[in-house]
Amino acid sequence: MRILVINPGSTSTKLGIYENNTLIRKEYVKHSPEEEENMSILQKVESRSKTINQFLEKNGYRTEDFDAIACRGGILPPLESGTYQVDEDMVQYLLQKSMFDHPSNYAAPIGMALSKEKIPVFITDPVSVDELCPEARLSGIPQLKRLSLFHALNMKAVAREVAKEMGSDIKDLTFVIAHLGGGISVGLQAKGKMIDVNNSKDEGPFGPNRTGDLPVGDVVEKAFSGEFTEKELIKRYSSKGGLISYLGTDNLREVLDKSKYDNYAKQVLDAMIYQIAKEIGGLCAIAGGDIDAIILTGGMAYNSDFVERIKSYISNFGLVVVKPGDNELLSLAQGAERVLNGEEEAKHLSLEGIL
Ligand SMILES: Nc1ncnc2c1ncn2[C@@H]1O[C@H](COP(=O)(O)OP(=O)(O)O)[C@@H](O)[C@H]1O
Ligand SMILES: CCCC(=O)OP(=O)(O)O
Repeated sequence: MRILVINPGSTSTKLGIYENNTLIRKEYVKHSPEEEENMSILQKVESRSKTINQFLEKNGYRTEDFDAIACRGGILPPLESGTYQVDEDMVQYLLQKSMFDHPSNYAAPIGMALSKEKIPVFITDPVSVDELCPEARLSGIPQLKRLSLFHALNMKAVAREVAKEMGSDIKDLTFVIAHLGGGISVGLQAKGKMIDVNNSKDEGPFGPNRTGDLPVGDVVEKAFSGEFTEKELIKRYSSKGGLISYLGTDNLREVLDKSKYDNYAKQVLDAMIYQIAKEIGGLCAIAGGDIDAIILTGGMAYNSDFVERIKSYISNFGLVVVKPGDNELLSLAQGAERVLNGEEEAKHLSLEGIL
């Protein structure tokens, strides 16, 4: 069984070809923050499509060489964890109705265009998987509900992996999981459900390209200052905030280097680490301190100095397990394979009345 996997993120496009669960080709294409700055959604989809076509051409594959295409799921309406069949309604929703323009929205439309209706296209554990407990749903004002938007695919996959290593089942374990990527998600997974997690679009710690929480009064003031259009302001917090706003780069390696001789860069890095630790600590408190492991994952977890700095704040709370990078490609391939093998039935997302 051969599966093409498409995973666009905010700083990269990750691509893979799996044959019977084994990765046979992989490509990591880095995108600079300026690259997509002035593009419309359709132009961005087209630009990422080109990257994928080049990957296929370079490796000598055509659509008909695959049994399925597995795509990262984007910002859909809140839904349960699982593998979903992509259809035209889903594509239209992601391109026109999604509440937030994020590269994860582009994978399914690209997959559908590539499939030419010859092979099935799936998404697994999209960004909008929602398992929040009732207390976590309130923001502090009835008109604004907290949303579950996080790195569901990787966080759920690493949780399964760590549970297996511990010889246990995720349903019997409590984990605090921090995905430290271009955006940051920190969640509490209890009995297999992510019962609380910061919305990585606009809550929680600041990350390489995102602000996380902001002082709301000042945001309102900025919004009405006439200095920015709505689009500019959204871009400022969602793709131009965090490290990149302070230091002009979303590359952690550059920031780590600079922090060795530049006090300002050191202060910014210290602050990001501090905010990540604070978020993790808050969820440990919610769990009553009863944590089986704190898992650090995502691209930034590759750097051992960075990880050690976080650990220095949190290791008293429990066992810290580091799973650098993400196994999103494998998890997507496995999600599609489970359906093709008949182990699981693909879910269908009804968008009736929403489109
Ligand atoms: N090997 C590494 N060492 C240090 N930082 C890394 C490494 N790989 C990725 N990063 C950093 O991780 C962040 C991106 O994480 P990643 O999970 O790849 O993000 P995304 O999937 O959102 O594009 C960037 O700041 C990048 O510089
Ligand atoms: C919007 C949630 C997913 C997310 O933040 O992904 P990236 O880190 O790839 O931007």
